Amino acid sequence: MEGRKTKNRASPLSLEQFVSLMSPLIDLEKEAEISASITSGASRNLDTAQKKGSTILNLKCVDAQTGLMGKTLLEFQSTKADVLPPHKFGTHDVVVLRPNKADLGSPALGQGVVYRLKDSSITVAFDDVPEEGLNSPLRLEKVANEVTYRRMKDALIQLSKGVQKGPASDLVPVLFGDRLPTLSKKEITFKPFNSNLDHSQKDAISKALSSKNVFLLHGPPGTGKTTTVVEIILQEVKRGSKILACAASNIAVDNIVERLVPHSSYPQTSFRVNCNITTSSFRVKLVRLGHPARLLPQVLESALDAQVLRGDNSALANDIRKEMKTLSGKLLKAKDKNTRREIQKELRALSKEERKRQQLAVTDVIKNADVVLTTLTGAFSRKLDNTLFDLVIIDEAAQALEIACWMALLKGSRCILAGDHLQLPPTIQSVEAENKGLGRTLFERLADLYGDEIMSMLTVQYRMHELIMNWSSKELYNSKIKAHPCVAAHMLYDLEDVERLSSTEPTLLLIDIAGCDMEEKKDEEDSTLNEGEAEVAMAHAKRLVQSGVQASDIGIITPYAAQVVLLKMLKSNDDKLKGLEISTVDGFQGREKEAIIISMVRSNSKKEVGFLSDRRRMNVAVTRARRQCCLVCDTDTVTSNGFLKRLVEYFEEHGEYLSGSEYLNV
Ligand SMILES: Nc1ncnc2c1ncn2[C@@H]1O[C@H](COP(=O)(O)OP(=O)(O)OP(=O)(O)O)[C@@H](O)[C@H]1O
Repeated sequence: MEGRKTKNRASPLSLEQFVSLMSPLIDLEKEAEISASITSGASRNLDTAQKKGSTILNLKCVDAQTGLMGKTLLEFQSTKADVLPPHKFGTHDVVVLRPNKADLGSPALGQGVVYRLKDSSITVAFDDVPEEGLNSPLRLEKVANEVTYRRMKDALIQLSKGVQKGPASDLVPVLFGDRLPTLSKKEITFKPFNSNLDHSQKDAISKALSSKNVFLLHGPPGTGKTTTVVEIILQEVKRGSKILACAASNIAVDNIVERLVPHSSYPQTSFRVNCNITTSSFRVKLVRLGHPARLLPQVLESALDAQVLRGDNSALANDIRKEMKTLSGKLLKAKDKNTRREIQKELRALSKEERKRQQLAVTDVIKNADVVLTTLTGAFSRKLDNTLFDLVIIDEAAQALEIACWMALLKGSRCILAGDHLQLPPTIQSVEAENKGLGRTLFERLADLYGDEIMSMLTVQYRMHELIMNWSSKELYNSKIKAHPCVAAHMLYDLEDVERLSSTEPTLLLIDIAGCDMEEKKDEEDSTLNEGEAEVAMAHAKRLVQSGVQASDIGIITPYAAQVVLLKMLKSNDDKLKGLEISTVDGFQGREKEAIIISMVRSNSKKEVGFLSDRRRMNVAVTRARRQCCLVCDTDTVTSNGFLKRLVEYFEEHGEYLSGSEYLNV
């Protein structure tokens, strides 16, 4: 089937169309990110910037630590209160440090990466310690990460110009529908490293191994997508492939690294032991690229910087640096012009040699690795400029921009994308870029273009009670998902120390606030919230905790940011709820809890449901729950939408029903 044009398919997007569509959309998205940061016109005033959450004023440096591969960790607390003011900083964000009152755009004391965030402090990893100014009041500003946009633009240029000769020259025509994908003719059998794989996982792995250019691993919630990706990597290494394994987020990359470490050739400090994995004499050489502040502590041993430090070239570079230090001392003392010139010449030569050794140290590690793991942006770093891969694997591909995927895909001749296009796509800041298609993922585009020809779906899930799963399976996955017996009937009261009470008994619970006088409202930033509903959701969380459920096993999720703020305020009044997590649905994708409470917020006479009607958002919300899912909503409002009506009816039929005001009065 190779070499033919695609026929009878939805007309594919051509490479030229893709390039001309994406280029302005990347600019729009970059502008949107910059305008959310402090340097934009809208937030030129420092107080406004703090209100917007893009800067934290009045900080003092309370701790400095070295380590973390040469980085310096500085911890900051507020000079005004025990907790930091509300902000929008997240771990891994790029930030700059300035004196508290310094003008906007004045020279920074340093630039770093957020390493740790607590309510009371923020820790930032700097390459160099700021030399002075740390004893005065300080401020941190969040800056737009322009590297990613620059690299996406460069990838687009490479894609449009040079792919005919590059490693991806065979892949590009297939991914743009000019040539059909091919599979190996004979079925590939393999001996699994993980003895517990189910039939759908084995089937998908076999198909992935026989794909010659592209394969989609479709992993609905809790079906072991990453488990399957890890097995594919091991099988491919065994066959001699050199692999680039990526994901959009650092945490998703580390998830893979963590599971590969038991098979790796490094000193194994700490990792999650999985007793189903056969650790034979087979060893994988892996390297994780990325800023150490962005990596999980348990994967640091496999980080590039750690391996470079262990290498011979690094030791040589170290010796050279010592020699340079001695020479610099001599230079300071030397009076004679000729001697000084000689020393300077020698220093220049040594500095060149030192840089060469450093680069060689990096190249050696990458050249010897079977698997290089990094984020999609990291895949386009100069360190990988001359490295080609037999296979590029992208996990969470349905949450990555297509152009971001290309930063990795341009390095290889074959690819496997793992994800679920029926969960939420990547978050786009620019509404215009979103409407024009920036968020359409490669995974979704290929699923539409080739469908089952190149795709395999995992069909056994290991998270949810089957009542929680059945709704999602029927609505989104053609009723193909089955619950594994180890979870199919698990109950909240099966957990240690949890009593069997009316609060812990139901698997599905619908608390209806219709007719309870709990109308939605808007906050200053036009996000929607519902005070009555928040109280009901919190009351259920409290009741679960009283029944013995750990607060950290419960999550309250809601589509609206303002409702998150309100719920967090209610939670802060109660010490027993300390571990309870509250998040937007989007922020909870990829996570799970024993009990999930969904606050749907919308309650209005016009019966408007806004973005609740996005099937993917409710799919993510419901499928975060392992043993109990509680839906709090105004059924009068939400049932105006057909999809949500079926959700409510499903809960009514298979779960317990309670009215909101009744619930508050129990
Ligand atoms: N074949 C299996 N047998 C037993 N448990 C399994 C199997 N496959 C996966 N699991 C378990 O299911 C859980 C989810 O697996 P994994 O993290 O690989 O799933 P995922 O699909 O990547 O998750 P998500 O839904 O968050 O994307 C893990 O606890 C894993 O150990």
